[in-house]
Amino acid sequence: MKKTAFAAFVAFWSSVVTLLVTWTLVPAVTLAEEEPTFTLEEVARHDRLEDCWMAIRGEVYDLTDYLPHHPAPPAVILPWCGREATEGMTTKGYGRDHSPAAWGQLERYRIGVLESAADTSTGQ
Ligand code: HEM
Repeated sequence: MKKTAFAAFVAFWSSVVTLLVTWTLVPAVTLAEEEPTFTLEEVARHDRLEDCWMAIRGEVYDLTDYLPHHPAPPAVILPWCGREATEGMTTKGYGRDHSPAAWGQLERYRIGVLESAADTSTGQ
């Protein structure tokens, strides 16, 4: 009787652990597979202050909500909306990189990856 109870106990908790692991891992894998990918042509459609996307180091960002909070005037940013803007981010337009804090803020606005990022990683 004790043996049966112990086997039932082990079986029950094994099922619980299996279910928890499945619920935790499956959505993570699914999300990773479904990461949105954008082409530069798609990014280029968002080239206004009211709708501003940028591609920076192979990632795509929707910075529309951030721009009103940016310390420099909109005229500085606008030319980079809808474009590959790594140079803008690393030079601020006058040769000085943004602070690590500024780079950190970017993450909040990330919406996906640039389709051509896969090509650049192969060095082609
Ligand atoms: C890509 C085009 C961009 C250009 C040309 C640009 C340019 C500038 C300029 C001229 C300044 C003020 C002068 C200075 O602090 O040296 C500045 C400051 C700043 N920018 Fe930008 N910016 C751009 C994008 C961004 C983005 C996407 C973010 C964050 C999401 C950002 C965050 C900041 C912050 C936090 C500062 C204060 C100084 C610092 O932390 O480096 N900027 N930027």
